[in-house]
Amino acid sequence: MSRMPDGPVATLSGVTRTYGGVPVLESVSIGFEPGVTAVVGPNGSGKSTLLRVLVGATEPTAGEVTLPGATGPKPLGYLPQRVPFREGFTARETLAFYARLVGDDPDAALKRVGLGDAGDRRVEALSGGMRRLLGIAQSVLGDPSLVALDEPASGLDPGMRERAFRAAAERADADTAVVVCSHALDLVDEHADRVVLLRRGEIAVAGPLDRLLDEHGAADARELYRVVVGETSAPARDEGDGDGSDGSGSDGDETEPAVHVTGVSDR
Ligand SMILES: Nc1ncnc2c1ncn2[C@@H]1O[C@H](COP(=O)(O)OP(=O)(O)OP(=O)(O)O)[C@@H](O)[C@H]1O
Repeated sequence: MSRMPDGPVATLSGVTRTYGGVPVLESVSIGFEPGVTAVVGPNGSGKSTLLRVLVGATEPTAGEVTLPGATGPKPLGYLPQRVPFREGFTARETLAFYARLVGDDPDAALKRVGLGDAGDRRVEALSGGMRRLLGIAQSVLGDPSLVALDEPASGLDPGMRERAFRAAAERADADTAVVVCSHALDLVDEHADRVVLLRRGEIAVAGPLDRLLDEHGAADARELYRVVVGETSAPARDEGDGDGSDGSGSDGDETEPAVHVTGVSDR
C-alpha cells in the first residue's frame, strides 16, 4: 500500500461511451489518485472500456479525460487485455525496443517482474503468464505517472498472479496512480488502496477500500462486491479463463494509446 495522495493523476468527467447507441459507460466521473485503485464489477460492466478511455485508446462519446498529475516523457502505461507482442524477438529485445524510446533499462525491467532469467527466450515461446509479466514490464517502462492494467493476473497460476499484481502495485508511489481492473478480489484486498465498483456502466461505489468495507459492513472486497452488486456469488479467485492463456477480447484497437491531455481538472 502506498501513502495517501494529494490530488488525482487522472480524471474522468461525465464520461459516456456508447457502442451502437448502447451506453457501456454512462456519466462516469472519477479521479484516480496516487496509489493502487482496483476497478471491479461483473463481466460487461465496462471495466476494460473505462481503462481504454482513461489511456486514450478509446475516445469517449461524451465527457472528458484529463491528466492533471501526469508528467515525464511517457505519462501513460497500459497493459491491454491481450498483449500484442511481435513474434521473432526475445523478451529482452522486445523490452529494449520500448526502453530505448523512454531511456529505461530493459534488464532492470525484466528483473522487476521476475523475468530476469527469461530475457533470451522468444516472446512466442513464453507461457501466457510470462507474456503477461512481460506486458506489465513494458507498460511501466519510463516510469509513467498513470499505469492502467487490464486484468494483469488473468489466467495465471497462484504464484504468478500474486507476482503480477505485486509488480504492478509496487509501481504506485506518491506521484503514480496504478489502476487495475480485475476479478481477483483477494488480490484487490491485498494490494488496493481504493476501489471503483462498476455496475452496468455506472459507478456503484468508489473510495478507499477500508472506508467502503466499513460503510457496507463487509469483511473483505469479496463481501463488498456481493453486497453492492447483489449477486449470490462473487467472482472466483482466479480472474481469467484459467487456461493459462493471456486472455482474449481483442477488438483490434490495442495500439499505443494517444495521450489526451485537456488541462487541469478541478475535481
Ligand atoms: N469495441 C466494442 N464494440 C462493441 N461493443 C463493445 C466494444 N467494446 C466493449 N463492448 C461492449 O461493452 C460492454 C462492456 O465491455 P467491457 O469489456 O468494458 O466490460 P468488462 O467489465 O471489462 O467485462 P469483462 O469483465 O468481461 O472483461 C460489453 O457489453 C461489451 O460487449
